[in-house]
Amino acid sequence: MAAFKTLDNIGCVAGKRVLVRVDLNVPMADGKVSDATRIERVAPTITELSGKGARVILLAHFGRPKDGPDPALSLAPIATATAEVIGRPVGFAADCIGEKAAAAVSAMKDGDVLLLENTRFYKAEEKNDPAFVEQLAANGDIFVNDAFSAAHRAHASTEGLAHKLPAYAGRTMQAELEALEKGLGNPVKPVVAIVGGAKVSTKIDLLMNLVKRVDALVIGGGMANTFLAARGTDVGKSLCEHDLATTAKQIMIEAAGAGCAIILPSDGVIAREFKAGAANETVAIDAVPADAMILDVGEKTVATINEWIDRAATLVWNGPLGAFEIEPFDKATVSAARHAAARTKAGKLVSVAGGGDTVAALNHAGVADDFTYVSTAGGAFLEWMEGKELPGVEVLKA
Ligand SMILES: Nc1ncnc2c1ncn2[C@@H]1O[C@H](COP(=O)(O)OP(=O)(O)OP(=O)(O)O)[C@@H](O)[C@H]1O
Ligand SMILES: O=C(O)[C@H](O)COP(=O)(O)O
Repeated sequence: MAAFKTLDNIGCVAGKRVLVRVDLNVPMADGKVSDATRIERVAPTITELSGKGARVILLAHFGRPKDGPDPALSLAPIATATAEVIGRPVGFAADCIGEKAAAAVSAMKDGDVLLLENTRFYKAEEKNDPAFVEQLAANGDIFVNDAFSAAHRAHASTEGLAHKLPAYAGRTMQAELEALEKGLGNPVKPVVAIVGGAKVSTKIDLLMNLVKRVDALVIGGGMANTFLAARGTDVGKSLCEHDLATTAKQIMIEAAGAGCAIILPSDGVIAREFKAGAANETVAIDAVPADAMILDVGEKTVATINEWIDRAATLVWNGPLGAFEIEPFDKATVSAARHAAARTKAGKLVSVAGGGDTVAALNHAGVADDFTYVSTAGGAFLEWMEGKELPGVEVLKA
């Protein structure tokens, strides 16, 4: 792995304006942060820089705004949550460039922390527009990237700024790269991957590559329904991207060719409503009623998954096995997570997990600390798994 400039190389930051790219794309429920892990991960970089007298200006995105500013995707509530985590005030500016940002930055004192509004309120962010990079850079003297989980995006605040200002990896970026290299650079075989969650369309291409690298791929969550449907199983009203059936079939063909076992659910927990405590039952996967949704994998499937975990030397996990936020549809995720954690604690498994919701699920199961490494990255984690170069990381290479 190439060497990176880190905070150890940054020199004196007292009085300097340090633009710190963080990933505050955290899960929210009822307008409040429901899992603060990503904030906790960037807290050491913020407090270290602030403690050294830097004026710490946080840049972040939230969600995927479609047409400019969207009040529902404002970072304002996350400034409050960040202040709670770091134990000191965090100011907020209602824009990431222009007069509002400049005024808030010029009012900062040494050691202050300020969060700027969602960078994705400008399309120029995602286009890595040089003029937008200039506008962001106008508020800083130094750039620190502590957002590994957004490093797969070649955006202005994740890549462009590193060309414009002296650039360093933050403590979390540094830790993440070191741990992933150790855990995944050269994994001990057999390698088993568990991929679940809802985002079928964003993960399906990644699965195509994963099947070439792992010995077994467990597919759970909403994602499994697309594979089941492609195989001809009726998944009723379950979350399912029927238009991706051909891709799912292709992945299964690729897996067979690469000698990768694909493990799909053999039973599912079904309900008619997507809400906590909804009436539910476990049925064989080929007996899902037309008006029901599969919201979790069933007990037989969990037993199979746990057997695969027993066979694995390395486990890579992204995405929950069911709608874990809603009880009782958290059971499979909790069971498999605890099983993997126990194997890890016994020294029999290297377990690496990544993904915002995955981290929330492992925390919910109470085992996040027992995994070998838990990355807060979703897409970046999987792209790393594919061996792809991440633009936000490449640009930091010394
Ligand atoms: N069977 C299912 N039906 C509907 N939703 C499901 C099902 N299984 C899982 N989910 C949902 O998938 C979501 C998590 O998927 P996601 O792909 O976002 O996970 P992740 O990759 O860990 O997170 P992130 O993409 O934020 O890094 C959860 O909200 C969960 O409720
Ligand atoms: O949640 C994530 O994985 C990161 O914040 C990146 O978000 P994105 O997939 O919307 O770029």
